Amino acid sequence: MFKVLVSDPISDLGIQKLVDADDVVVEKKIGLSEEELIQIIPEYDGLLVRSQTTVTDKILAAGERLKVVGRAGVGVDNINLEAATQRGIIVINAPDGNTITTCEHAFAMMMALARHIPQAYAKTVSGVWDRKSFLGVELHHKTLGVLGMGRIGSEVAKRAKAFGMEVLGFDPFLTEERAEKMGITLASVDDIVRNADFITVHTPLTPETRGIISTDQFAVMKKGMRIINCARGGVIDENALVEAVNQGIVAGAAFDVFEHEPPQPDHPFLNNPKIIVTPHLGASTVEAQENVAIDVSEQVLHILRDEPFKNAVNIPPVAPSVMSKLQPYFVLGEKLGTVAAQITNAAIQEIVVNYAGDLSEVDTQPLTRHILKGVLSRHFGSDVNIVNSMHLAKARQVNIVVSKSATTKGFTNLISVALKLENGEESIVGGTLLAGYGERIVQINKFTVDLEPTGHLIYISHHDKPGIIGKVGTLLGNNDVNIAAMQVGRKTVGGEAIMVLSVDKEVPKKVLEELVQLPEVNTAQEIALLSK
Ligand SMILES: NC(=O)c1ccc[n+]([C@@H]2O[C@H](COP(=O)([O-])OP(=O)(O)OC[C@H]3O[C@@H](n4cnc5c(N)ncnc54)[C@H](O)[C@@H]3O)[C@@H](O)[C@H]2O)c1
Ligand SMILES: O=C(O)[C@H](O)COP(=O)(O)O
Repeated sequence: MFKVLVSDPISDLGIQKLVDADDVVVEKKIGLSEEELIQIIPEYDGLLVRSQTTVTDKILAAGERLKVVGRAGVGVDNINLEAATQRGIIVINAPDGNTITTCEHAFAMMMALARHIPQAYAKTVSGVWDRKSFLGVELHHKTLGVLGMGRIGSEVAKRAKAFGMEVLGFDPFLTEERAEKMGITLASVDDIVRNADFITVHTPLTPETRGIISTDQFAVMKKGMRIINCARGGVIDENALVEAVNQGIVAGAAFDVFEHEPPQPDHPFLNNPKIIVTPHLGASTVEAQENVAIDVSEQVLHILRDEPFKNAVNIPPVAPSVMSKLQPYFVLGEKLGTVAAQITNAAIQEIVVNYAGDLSEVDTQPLTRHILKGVLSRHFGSDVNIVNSMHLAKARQVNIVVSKSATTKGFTNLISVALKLENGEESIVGGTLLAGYGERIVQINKFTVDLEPTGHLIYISHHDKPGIIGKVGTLLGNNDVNIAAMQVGRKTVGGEAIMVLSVDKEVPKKVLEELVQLPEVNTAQEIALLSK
């Protein structure tokens, strides 16, 4: 049974699928401190958060069973991604569900600014009928600058066009062609700050976007411009903004987000009549909360059940078309890695993966992560997974080399995993997926084999001598170990050879020791394969 902790207010309707799952127990505990979370997190396999819970390294370290942190929303700046990756914890978000809601909030803020709605409301309800102080401006024919033309920025731009605004957009990924299609003008940050009547920011907070609008930008703005931040506190420098408002450069500012949330009661935004604020409400609509909770619950279920999932933020995204090509090879890749690691005892210095045939034309990085997981699982056990396998290998100075080649040795696809060892030797395992027959190991070190990697395997290296097969068979038989299949490989008559036996049950250690006592046998090892 999996246990999932919900530590922020997340829509009950949205997480219903998780609650209804037979193999999951969901517990809601809102508003816990870091210490409280550290105390209880060891019980849980999954953690669901919004932005209130700061998921620190200490919490992740205490989460002995933690497999996934699900963010019901977009921003993952409250989650220590680096620490999650190191610990092999998958972090997923719900990137699409908050788009329209936040776009509409930004637009509402822009209109509220243009017509002084919060200030006029406050005065009216206080009993003062003041029609003179709140002369507004129209959006029509004004220039809106949008910094960050991703999901939300693009929706804002679309609506601004419908209001008759001219839109200037900046985003490192915005092309002239896309801008033209949207009916907006591709501009630089400098163009925007000099020409816009309204500016709205829709970028994440990164070292590059922190303070993208600051003193220097305010200095060249049109006097009387208005500015909106419904993205992340810090994208617009808060102190520089207050200064620009006081200097009359900025006629009004609307902020949904703050550098530190919640802001202190003496925060300069909170007593400035030209600055309107909301408490990070961009995503707070019934529809958005349901959408993000549904999205994230579905992916958490997949991850807990070891099924394919999407929206991981600490694994590079993969196009569905590429994923569907790679998916069938994941288990084979992991098995090749684990076999290569188990047929040697020497320390691994380099892992060389070669893809040939069908696999040479696709981005194989996700498959490489599975192979690395297989290699490292010998020493890391369940501590290694596809999130941290690359990181763990690099952290141990194991060099990873991936190559593609046209030579397939007659197979339609071929994966070769070569471990370069400290003693100068190599441990090589090659495998293929045969249409209609499934997984096959076709090479072990310099020997060609044809082996189905299932069940229990025994790997024996020996000298090729008449009678050795009989001796091994008799020894195993005497110990009640039944042989299901056997493969032998040799390069020369009487030379070095290998034997790989598929047996029906786990082989006791003492039987392996007896095998090594046979004069022809050099090594005898059981190879543990994956359960599926
Ligand atoms: N207020 C809220 O409640 C709320 C709700 C949802 C999202 N957000 C925030 O809004 C922001 C945007 O969300 P989104 O879903 O549109 O994300 P998105 O990833 O679709 O778009 C962000 C865009 O910013 C661009 N960008 C990155 N660096 C840039 C730079 N230096 N200059 C210009 N553009 C840059 C990216 O290229 C990307 O296109 C995020 O920070 C998100 O956390 C806030
Ligand atoms: O990044 C987001 O999705 C928004 O900032 C919303 O945050 P919230 O889920 O805490 O409202």
